[in-house]
Amino acid sequence: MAGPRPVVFSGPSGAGKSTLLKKLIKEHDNVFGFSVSHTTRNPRPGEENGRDYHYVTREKMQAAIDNGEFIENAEFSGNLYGTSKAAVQAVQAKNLICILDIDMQGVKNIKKTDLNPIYISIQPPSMDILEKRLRDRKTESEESLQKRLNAARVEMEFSKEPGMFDVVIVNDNLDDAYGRLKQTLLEEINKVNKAKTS
Ligand SMILES: Nc1ncnc2c1ncn2[C@@H]1O[C@H](COP(=O)(O)OP(=O)(O)OP(=O)(O)O)[C@@H](O)[C@H]1O
Ligand SMILES: Nc1nc2c(ncn2[C@@H]2O[C@H](COP(=O)(O)O)[C@@H](O)[C@H]2O)c(=O)[nH]1
Repeated sequence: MAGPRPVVFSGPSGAGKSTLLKKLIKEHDNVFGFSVSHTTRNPRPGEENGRDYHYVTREKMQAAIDNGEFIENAEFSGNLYGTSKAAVQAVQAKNLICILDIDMQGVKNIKKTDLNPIYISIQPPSMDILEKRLRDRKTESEESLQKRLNAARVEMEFSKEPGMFDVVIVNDNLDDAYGRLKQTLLEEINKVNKAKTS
C-alpha cells in the first residue's frame, strides 16, 4: 500500500497546535508519528531533546541545511526551525501518518515538494485570546511574545488565502476543535488501522 498521507499543522504560535496534536497522538496508538523538527531555540521546561525538537546550535543547523539535509527550514521569531528529511523518513518507514508542526514559511516550502500532505490550519478565536493563551503559557519573554503576536497577524491572514489549507479549525472550545480535527482525519486513521489488521 502507498503510505498514509502526512498531515501539516500550521497556524499562529499559541493557537493550540501542540495541544491538539498531542491529544491526537495519545488517543490513536501507533497511528501517528511526529516529525521531530530541529530548532536553535532553547528547550522549554518539560521539553525533551529528540522528542519535542532536536535542539542544535545555529552553526550546526546551518551546516546541515547547506548539506541538503532539510525538506524545509525557516527563521521564526529569531530562531531557525526545520524539518529534516530523516525526521519524515523515520515516521514513514513505520507506515504511520507523519505529523508536521510548521509555520507558514514551512507550508509554502512544503507545497513545492512531493510530500502531498493534508494541510490543516489551527486558528485562535481572536488576537486577544491568543495573547492571553501565550501569556498564560509563560514560555516567552516580552520580546519573544511581541514577535510571535506580530507573526500571528500575518499567519491569520495567510490562512484565508484560497487553496492554502484543506481545513481551517478555529480552536475556541478544545473539545469541539478536537472533534473537528478527528473528523477531518478519519479516513486516513481508518486506512492505517485497517492496514494493521490485514
Ligand atoms: N481551546 C483552548 N482553550 C484554552 N486554552 C487552550 C486551548 N487550546 C490550547 N490552549 C492553551 O494555549 C496555550 C498554547 O497552546 P499550544 O502550546 O498548544 O499552542 P501552539 O500552537 O502549539 O504554540 P507554538 O506554535 O508556540 O508551539 C497552551 O498553554 C494551551 O494549554
Ligand atoms: N517552518 C518550520 N516551522 C516550524 C518547525 N518546527 C516548528 N515550527 C514552527 O515554529 C513556531 C514556533 O514554535 P515554538 O515551538 O518555538 O513555539 C510554530 O509556529 C511552529 O509551528 C519546522 O520544522 N519548520
